[in-house]
Amino acid sequence: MLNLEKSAAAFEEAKKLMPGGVNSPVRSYRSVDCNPPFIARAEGSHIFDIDGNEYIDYVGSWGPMVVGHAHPQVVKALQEAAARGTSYGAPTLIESQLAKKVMEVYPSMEVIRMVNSGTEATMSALRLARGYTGRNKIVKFIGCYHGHSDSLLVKAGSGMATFGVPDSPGVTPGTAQDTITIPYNDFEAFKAVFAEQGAEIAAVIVEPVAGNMGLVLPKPGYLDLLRKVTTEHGALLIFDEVMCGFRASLGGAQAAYAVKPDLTCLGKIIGGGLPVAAYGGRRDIMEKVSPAGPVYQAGTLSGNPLAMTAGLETLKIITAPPEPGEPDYSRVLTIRTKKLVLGVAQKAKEAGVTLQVQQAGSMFGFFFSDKEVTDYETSAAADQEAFKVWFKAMLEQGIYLAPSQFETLFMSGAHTDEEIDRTIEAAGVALKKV
Ligand SMILES: Cc1ncc(COP(=O)(O)O)c(CN[C@@H](CN)CCC(=O)O)c1O
Repeated sequence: MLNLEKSAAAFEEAKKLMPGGVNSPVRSYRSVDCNPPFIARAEGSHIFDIDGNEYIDYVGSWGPMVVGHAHPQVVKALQEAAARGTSYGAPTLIESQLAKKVMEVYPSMEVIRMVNSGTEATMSALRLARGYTGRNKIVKFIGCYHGHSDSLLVKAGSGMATFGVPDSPGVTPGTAQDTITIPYNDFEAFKAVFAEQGAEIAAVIVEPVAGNMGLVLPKPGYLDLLRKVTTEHGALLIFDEVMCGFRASLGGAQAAYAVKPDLTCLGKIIGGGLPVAAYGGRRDIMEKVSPAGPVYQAGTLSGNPLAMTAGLETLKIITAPPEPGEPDYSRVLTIRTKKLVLGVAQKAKEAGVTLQVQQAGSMFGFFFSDKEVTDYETSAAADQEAFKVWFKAMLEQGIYLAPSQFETLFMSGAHTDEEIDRTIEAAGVALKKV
């Protein structure tokens, strides 16, 4: 039994200070009926709680920590940057350096604006799409999560799916009426919406590899359909790659599936663990953004030099050319992830447990379901009680997973083969309890 006494006491204190004791709902462990470990520090692929427990971490702060925690190169650059001051509210060279680095990997982002969170990135991209097209309606997919801006808190995934509140109080009917929601991977529903309302639709926003209803991949041809139909109707296609960016492949889902969106939203990894996100895309669209154009968007700490530093150092690491004949960083992560998911699938077979494993590059997930999971409905039908048993049994063995089946897990460059083997063995023990 894990000793979580100090965390339990800290959680009681925190609940007096912050809603549910946390600053983001999914961290509360409410859906798995146990107290969350309070974290003291993290290093590489390991995270340590205030009771002295050590875990192999596959949450990675929900995606950003692709090179592992406290990477020496990132830490050193941050220490030097902090000594030069933490924020100026003025243009800096490093903003252009990070922009160029991102564009090397995302050539569809001809112009880019840095912001502080994925929510800001998607909210701003939608405002821009509406300003550019002069239209009001947007299409999002049930179970996709794009942050907590009002237009997008409609049938959303992640914590909203976890807590069964797909629509949030406080979002006005006037706002919600402009958000059309349809099932992910449903070709006919998508074509029908555009046949009926295409002239009114400013944009379609999609997680091209969906990570907030658990990990759900686009069906073959699906992203091509979104691209074709939006182009035909003059609507913009926005890829929310906040999570799958740099993970579905180094160039994200748009590279993996060779579909070019009009706008892309990035986050998580481009901040390397500090608050950075971005939106960008076609120059003719982005030049509508203030002060170049009339669509207003701003931010006191946007392009913050420390956050830019963490992002730039992280991207330098994952884009560094490999040794001759060696796979690149992204490929190594994909190979390690494949080893992990295949090992867990084998353990499930031995335990006689029906388990679906999903992988997209260095992101992965599991469903306790005998149906193929292709959308929110089939994801929600998976056995959540089995998930709880699995989650707790893995945590007991020092394997730190996301406390919800509506989340995705992440490999980092710091995870070793030995740790992956240990994780597979722990899965074997946990699956026997399901
Ligand atoms: C595809 C996608 N788009 C946008 C967002 C929102 O990003 P943030 O505002 O949390 O930086 C997210 C945020 N992801 C969640 C995890 N599913 C963040 C964790 C949390 O909410 O605490 C996302 O996955």
